[in-house]
Amino acid sequence: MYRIILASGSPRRKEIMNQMGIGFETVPSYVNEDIKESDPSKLVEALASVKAKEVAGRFADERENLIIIGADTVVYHKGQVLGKPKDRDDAIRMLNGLSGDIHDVYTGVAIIIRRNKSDNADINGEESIVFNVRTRVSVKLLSKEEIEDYVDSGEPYDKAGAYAIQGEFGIYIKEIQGDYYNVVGFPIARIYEELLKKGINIKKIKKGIA
Ligand SMILES: Cc1cn([C@H]2C[C@H](O)[C@@H](COP(=O)(O)OP(=O)(O)OP(=O)(O)O)O2)c(=O)[nH]c1=O
Repeated sequence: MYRIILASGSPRRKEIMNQMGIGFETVPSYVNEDIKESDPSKLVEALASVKAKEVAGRFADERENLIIIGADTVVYHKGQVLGKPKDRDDAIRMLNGLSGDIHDVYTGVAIIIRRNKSDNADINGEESIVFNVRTRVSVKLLSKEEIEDYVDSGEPYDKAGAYAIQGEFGIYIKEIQGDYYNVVGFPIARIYEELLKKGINIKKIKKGIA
């Protein structure tokens, strides 16, 4: 019997969980995403971990078994980590860089599994799983007009790398290698697999509590 807490305010992550028919609750984390780390895989794992831990702390007195999931996504191109654009110019700069080239999207995931004593005295305690998934994305060569029109759609602002593959930017994607959902910010197939290895089938968790 587990209750899943998605430690995220991202509408995309919520949508992916819903789409897969998994029952969960969302509790957005309010952590400062300012970690100095140039390796994108380490960065997203560190950020996902602080998000999951911060939310887990708010459930310290909870008596039910919990699965708390945090995630973080960045775009990595030519040695540069791209987060969310600060403003219009920043979005244009990011998209100019990604135009006509291949980049990587990294999503880090941190899952805290908290088993309650009352459920099974032998396995109570806390366990965590942390990993990252990379998807390679190829973007077509974009004209100045295509970039400016796209930025003016407003879509880039809350997205790592200033684009949404699931949105209007989809028309400019030539190819991807890897998990599509990882680009959208939530590598659900790997999350499912990792929890299965721990004996938990999240597909069976339907309405918050299974
Ligand atoms: C590359 C790409 C990113 N994104 C989004 C996914 C993430 O929501 C966002 C990266 O920001 P994140 O900091 O990973 O997440 P967030 O701030 O939106 O939510 P939270 O920290 O509460 O979980 O970029 C897309 O939606 N589509 C894309 O194609």
